[in-house]
Amino acid sequence: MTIARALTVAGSDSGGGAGIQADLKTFQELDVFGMTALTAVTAQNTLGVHGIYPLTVEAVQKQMDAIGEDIGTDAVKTGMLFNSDIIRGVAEKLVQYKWEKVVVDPVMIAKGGSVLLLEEAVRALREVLMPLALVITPNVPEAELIAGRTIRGLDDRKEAARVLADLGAKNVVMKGGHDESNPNEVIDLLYDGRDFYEFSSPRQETRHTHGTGCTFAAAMTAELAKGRTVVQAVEVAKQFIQAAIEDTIQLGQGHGPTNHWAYQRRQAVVRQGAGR
Ligand SMILES: Nc1ncnc2c1ncn2[C@@H]1O[C@H](COP(=O)(O)OP(=O)(O)O)[C@@H](O)[C@H]1O
Ligand SMILES: Cc1ncc(COP(=O)(O)O)c(N)n1
Repeated sequence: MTIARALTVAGSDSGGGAGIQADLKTFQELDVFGMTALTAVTAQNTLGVHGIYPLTVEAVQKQMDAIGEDIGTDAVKTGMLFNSDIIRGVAEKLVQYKWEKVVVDPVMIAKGGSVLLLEEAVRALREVLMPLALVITPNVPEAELIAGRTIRGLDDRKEAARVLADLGAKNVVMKGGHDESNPNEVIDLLYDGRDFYEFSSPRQETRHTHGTGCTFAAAMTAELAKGRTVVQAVEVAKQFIQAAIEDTIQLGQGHGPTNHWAYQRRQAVVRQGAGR
C-alpha cells in the first residue's frame, strides 16, 4: 500500500487546536501520514498565548534532515516560523531536499493578538521563503503586511494577490475570514498567476475559529501530497474547514478549536446513504 506523506514545519499549540497539532489531526483525517519539524513550543489555550519558546535553527534543521535522509515526504507545510534565522534555515532544507510541493502559511499573529512572527522576519519570509512556495495562504491582515497595501474588499484582494505572486509564490490563496466587506459569505480567493478562482461558503457566526488557518493549509498540503491539483486541494480544504467550523465542539472559555472529525464523519454519512 502506498501512503502519501506530509511534513509540517510549525509551532506546537499545547491547546491542540492550531499549529502542529491541528496539522497532524488534519493529515490523519485525510489519510496522509503526518510528520513534524517543531519550530517553537507555545503554552497556549483558547484564552491566548501564555509563553513562546523557540527552538534553535540547528534543532529545526536536524528534524528536517531526519525526514529528508530517511522517510522523505510528498508535500511540506510551513506554519509558525517565529524568526528570520528559522525561516532561512527552513528554506535551506527545502532547497537541499528539493521539496517543491511547499505550502507556506505565513502565520504572524494569533487570534488573541500574540506575535507568532517577529517583525524582523517579514523580510526573510518575503525574500527567502515565498519564492520556494507552490502555494502561500495568507489571511487578509497577513496579505496586507506582506504586500504593503491596504485591502478593503475583493478587488483589493485581487490586486494584493498579484503583488504576492510577483514576489515568487506560484499560487496565492487569500483566505476571506477577515474580509468584513462581506457579512454573509467567506470567499477564499485563489490566484495561480493567470486566473482567479473564488471558493465561497456561508459565513458562520462563531468565535470558535482557533486554528482555522492552520487546518485549511494542512488540508491543502494533504491533498497535494496525494497528487491532487492546487484547485482540487483548495476545494477539499474549503469543505474540510467549513465542516470543522459548522460542527462546533465546545472546549475552553475563549476562542475554541474547530472539529477536525467533522469532514470525515460527513463523508461516512454520504457513503452510508449511497449504500456503500
Ligand atoms: N466565520 C467563518 N465562517 C466560515 N468560514 C470561515 C470563517 N472564518 C474563517 N473561515 C474559513 O477558515 C479558513 C481560515 O480563514 P481566515 O480566518 O481568513 O484565516 P486565519 O485563520 O489564518 O486568520 C478559510 O478557509 C475561511 O474561509
Ligand atoms: C503554534 C501556533 N501556530 C499557529 C497559530 C495560528 O492559529 P490561528 O489559526 O488561530 O490564527 C497558533 N495560534 N499557534
